[in-house]
Amino acid sequence: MSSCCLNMPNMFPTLASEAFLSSRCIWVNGPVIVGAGPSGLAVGAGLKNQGVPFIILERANCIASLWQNRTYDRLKLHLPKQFCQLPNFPFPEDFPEYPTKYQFISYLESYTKHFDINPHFNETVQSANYNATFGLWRVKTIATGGPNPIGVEYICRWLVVATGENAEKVVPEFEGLQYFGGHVTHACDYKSGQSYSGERVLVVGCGNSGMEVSLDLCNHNANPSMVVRSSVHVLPREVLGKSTFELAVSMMKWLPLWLVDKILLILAHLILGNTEKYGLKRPRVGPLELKNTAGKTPVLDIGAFQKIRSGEIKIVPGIKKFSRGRVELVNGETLEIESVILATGYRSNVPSWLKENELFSSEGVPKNPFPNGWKGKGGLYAVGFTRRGLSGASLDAISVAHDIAKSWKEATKQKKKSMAARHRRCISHF
Ligand SMILES: Cc1cc2nc3c(=O)[nH]c(=O)nc-3n(C[C@H](O)[C@H](O)[C@H](O)COP(=O)(O)OP(=O)(O)OC[C@H]3O[C@@H](n4cnc5c(N)ncnc54)[C@H](O)[C@@H]3O)c2cc1C
Ligand SMILES: NC(=O)C1=CN([C@@H]2O[C@H](COP(=O)(O)OP(=O)(O)OC[C@H]3O[C@@H](n4cnc5c(N)ncnc54)[C@H](OP(=O)(O)O)[C@@H]3O)[C@@H](O)[C@H]2O)C=CC1
Ligand SMILES: O=C(O)C(=O)Cc1c[nH]c2ccccc12
Repeated sequence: MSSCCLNMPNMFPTLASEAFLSSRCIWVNGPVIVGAGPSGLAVGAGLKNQGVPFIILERANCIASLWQNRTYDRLKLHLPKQFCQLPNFPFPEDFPEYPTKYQFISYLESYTKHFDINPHFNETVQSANYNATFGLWRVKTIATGGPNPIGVEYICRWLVVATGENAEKVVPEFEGLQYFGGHVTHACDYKSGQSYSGERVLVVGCGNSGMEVSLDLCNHNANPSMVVRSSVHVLPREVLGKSTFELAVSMMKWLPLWLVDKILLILAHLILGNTEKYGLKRPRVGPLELKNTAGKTPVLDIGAFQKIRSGEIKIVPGIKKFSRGRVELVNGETLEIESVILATGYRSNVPSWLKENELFSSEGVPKNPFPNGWKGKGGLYAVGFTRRGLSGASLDAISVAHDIAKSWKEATKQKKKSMAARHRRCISHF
């Protein structure tokens, strides 16, 4: 048993004014992990291997909700499979180089089963506060799985934040959008271009989502115009049959980052030509440096660029304002459109619930860069915020599970010792 119900009214007095429906307070003899995505599951697996009890709290009704609920049907991993598997459990041998999202989800389900991980689903963490006097975390949730929502409170010594870099969609405000009248959706709710067939669609944003949604729209006979308001690095997914990402990782072992970036840009130029000719201005900073410093992922092209070259995907500049059935662009051009897809990215939600400002920045990501951002003070940990995708999450998970196991074993040994001493004192009284 990892947890038990407790009555601790005086330890963390709840203010009468706090509108919290707390009906249960649960002591967890181990860490609380927030999020059952790849990061949370990988930490859970590492803890299981070392015999440490834990609980995982997940707001959705399933594991890997980003992958199951917030991605489009034809999505495939864009990094080769060896960079996407989690620790201690390889992908099945028959997986292709770039697994489909369904293959990846089925792998994560097998992973969860293999390590016997049982997250608490439909439980959203509302707040987490550290009490320095007791050295304990107080984690408040709302559980919505039953007939009525209930508040639950967990008390623990270790807290693992695994809610991801993509926890919430970014929805910018645009002048006049309320008068547009057509269908407006975020890329996280886009499933397929089928329902857009024959429509003129404005895709806002040119990251991997904007590019892949535009390509999918083309493949379903829709007419996408993609907004590129600043700049973007487009790289071929492969160079002479070898993954560009893998090539970059190999080169990084021997060469400085600036040189790897230069080589990547030369290769991109040889394979794709001059992307700027088509309205895709390149940033001044190289692709890997930009990923490291600003978190902006280069586009790994899976065919959208060819559609841009052929004119099937039209590139347009920034948006000035919307009006009924139209959008006006910053260059003065007006487009008639039926729908808008906002491929405007994601953000962390950590600042909305974690009451802490040493490990995490106000943007909800660790202040210290990789590889020093996974551990905070007072038993706080961060997993999956390295801007290095699934391979970064796996490295974090290994460090975190190892560190918690060490600390949990020490704490457990000490507790056993003090209980034995108390037992001896009791016996000596008789
Ligand atoms: C479309 C898309 C494609 C991608 N493709 C790749 C790829 O090919 N390769 C790669 O390496 N990376 C890729 N990534 C990056 C992606 O971030 C990782 O693949 C991976 O999902 C990160 O795992 P995570 O567990 O850190 O975060 P997530 O997968 O986002 O999981 C976090 C979990 O926390 C839960 N949660 C959030 N807030 C709360 C709360 N308050 N209380 C309880 N639960 C909460 C969420 O519901 C979610 O289930 C992609 C990202 C996107 C958006
Ligand atoms: N196959 C795969 O594996 C896929 C992976 N992904 C991953 O998911 C993550 C998120 O990617 P993505 O969803 O593309 O988000 P990104 O953050 O990478 O891109 C957001 C885009 O929206 C633009 N944007 C934001 N606000 C505005 C605005 N007000 N007006 C115009 N443009 C705007 C940004 O432009 P600007 O740069 O000017 O701010 C940028 O082009 C990435 O890590 C990506 O690699 C995504 C899709 C597929
Ligand atoms: O898919 C993503 O968003 C990732 O974070 C994976 C990733 C990590 N480092 C990169 C460098 C170039 C392209 C993708 C990635």
